[in-house]
Amino acid sequence: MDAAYEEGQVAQPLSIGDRSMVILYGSETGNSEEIAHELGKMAERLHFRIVVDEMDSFKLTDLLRFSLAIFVTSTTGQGDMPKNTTKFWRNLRREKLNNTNCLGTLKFSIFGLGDSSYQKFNWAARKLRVRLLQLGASKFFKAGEGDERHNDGIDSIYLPWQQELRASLLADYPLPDSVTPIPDDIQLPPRYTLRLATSMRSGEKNEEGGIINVLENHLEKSTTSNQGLPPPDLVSIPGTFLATLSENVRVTPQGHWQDVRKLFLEVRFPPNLAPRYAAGSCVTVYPKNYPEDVQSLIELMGWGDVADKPLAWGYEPETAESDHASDIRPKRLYLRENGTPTTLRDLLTHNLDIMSIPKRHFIKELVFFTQDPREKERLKELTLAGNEQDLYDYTSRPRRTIIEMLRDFPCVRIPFNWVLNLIPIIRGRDFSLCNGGASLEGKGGEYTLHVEILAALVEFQTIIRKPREGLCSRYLKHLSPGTTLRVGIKPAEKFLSPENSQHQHPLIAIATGTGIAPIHALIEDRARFSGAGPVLLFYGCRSKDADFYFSNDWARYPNMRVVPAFSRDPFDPADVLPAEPNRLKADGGLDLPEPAYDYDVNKNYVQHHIRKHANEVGELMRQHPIVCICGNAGKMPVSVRAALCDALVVSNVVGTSKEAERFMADPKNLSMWQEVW
Ligand SMILES: Cc1cc2nc3c(=O)[nH]c(=O)nc-3n(C[C@H](O)[C@H](O)[C@H](O)COP(=O)(O)O)c2cc1C
Repeated sequence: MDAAYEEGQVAQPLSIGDRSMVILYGSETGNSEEIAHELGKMAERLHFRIVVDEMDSFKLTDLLRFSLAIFVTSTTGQGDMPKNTTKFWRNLRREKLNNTNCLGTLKFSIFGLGDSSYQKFNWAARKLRVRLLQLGASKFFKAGEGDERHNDGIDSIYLPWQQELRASLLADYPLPDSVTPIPDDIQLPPRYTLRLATSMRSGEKNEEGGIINVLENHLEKSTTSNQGLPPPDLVSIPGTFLATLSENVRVTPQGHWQDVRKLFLEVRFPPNLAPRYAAGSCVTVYPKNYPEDVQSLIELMGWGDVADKPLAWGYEPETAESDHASDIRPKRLYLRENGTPTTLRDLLTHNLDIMSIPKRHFIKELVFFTQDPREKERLKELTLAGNEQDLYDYTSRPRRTIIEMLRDFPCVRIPFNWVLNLIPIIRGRDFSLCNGGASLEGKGGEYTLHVEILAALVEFQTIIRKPREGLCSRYLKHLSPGTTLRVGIKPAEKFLSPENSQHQHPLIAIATGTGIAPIHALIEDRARFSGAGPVLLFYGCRSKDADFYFSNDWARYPNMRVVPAFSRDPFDPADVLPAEPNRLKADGGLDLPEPAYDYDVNKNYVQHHIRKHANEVGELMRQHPIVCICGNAGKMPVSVRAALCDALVVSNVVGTSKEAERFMADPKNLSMWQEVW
């Protein structure tokens, strides 16, 4: 440890001249946000005054107040920017900024998160980088591009990139002789703090405008009425709507390994607000934790005497000049409705993802909350550079939860007022609508949208004996009809809307598993219009009798052909599939086989059927089709795209594989929509 710092101390970074850094992120599921905060901690240790924020909460003009900026963004959709960058990105692209050199003094770097199974790998980060350079900004450190398909995921690129960035910051922005970086074993101050609103008496208003006796009534209700299920009370989530669950049915047979549910929701919209939705729209469901898990954490951490007391919010400002004074709580920390005061138990039930897999940042912080030297040592070991495999084996591989990890380290005691800094916020989970748009009913200016979703409840068998369930899966599994929820509705790609002439184009749809949901919605939507183009659907699932969803529906659509691939059913000898990728023959053996072919060999997958029906695919490809690929991420979309390229060559739409790839990438030839997870 550095002589300037003492163990057990919380060290404030020093204020050194204009040594400042803003780290802005764009994130859909939290990965970029996590990395942005990690970079923030690294820079704070080098005594940078830092602001970490999502792009949309940050004013473009404020960028120039910082000596350095780092952008961290994932790519979503089909090469798109994440939703929480929309405003920032729109501002940045304003035409009047062209040729102004308005970011001439900005020095930036950028780290992108992406998945190379998508055609537009890391496009958001690339687009952002190009635009920043166009506006005169200059790079102070090379860009990094993380790839989820890599063996150690994003970390395999991110960790070495972060190490190099740190070294370059120290070299190019040296600290004064008397100042040393804050070592990793010294704790930094918390970003958010909580305190008990102890001065309030019953009936008195607290800072949030709530009243204490409301809380007492609520507590009584939620402890008596729930039979172990998450409480029915709602938190106030901006931009969401009230919905009533009308049915929750299992659609896979009892003996099948996976419990897949169809949920029917009636979503109510306020007067005169017609929802924007179409096939490809998603419903966002906000899961809650179970009372027994919440109680177990409260007991484990010794929070019993504070858990049900109303809280007040306090924070340590990050910078004296920060105009982010409203940032006293993490983004997306939604509070209870009707001004009811919030307790720690509420936060643990509605907000904090205590069942998530512990991230590196969480484990690093735990070191400061145990006095046991062996625990400290083990925690440090888990996050040591070079020990990524050990960390993965302990956390992600067995899908260990935060609660389980805390049980493994019994001396850890997290002070309750630190929880917002350690435990991630629960994010809503998106489910594609599986029904088409004829389901909107309007009465007296009020709309009710009838929404159906197909949810595969995830359960993992790992080396930990107890089966693991996803947070949302567990929540949905026991959700009973009549329950009121708050849900979000996310709009879809414009070209999927049958309101425009796109429905006349053919549809080549490739889906696996529950990836069929948005395709079913699209087919139902298109069928409402006369002159809808033909549909060729390749559908991959395990078995005809277990997970061939909507199999009874397809006969309703006359202009449609369904080609199923049942990967676990006995193979029909009549169904001879091409053994070799066609592209090898078509190209005279010039192209090497894709690595994905290893996984295809001797299987009955959608990509084999695409090759088998190459001529039909080619015929539709000549008519500017919509091509949809929905289902499992990873090798499926790569193999499917390769098979579509082969079909283009075999059916003489193009001459070579290279031309086929160019054909597929050109929106003049087709509209591509991919949704994989
Ligand atoms: C629906 C969806 C669409 C995606 N589209 C792309 C894409 O077009 N290009 C890409 O490189 N990665 C794509 N990805 C991968 C994400 O960028 C990657 O999972 C990233 O780690 C997510 O980070 P976030 O949690 O910060 O959003 C997509 C992921 C999802 C779930």
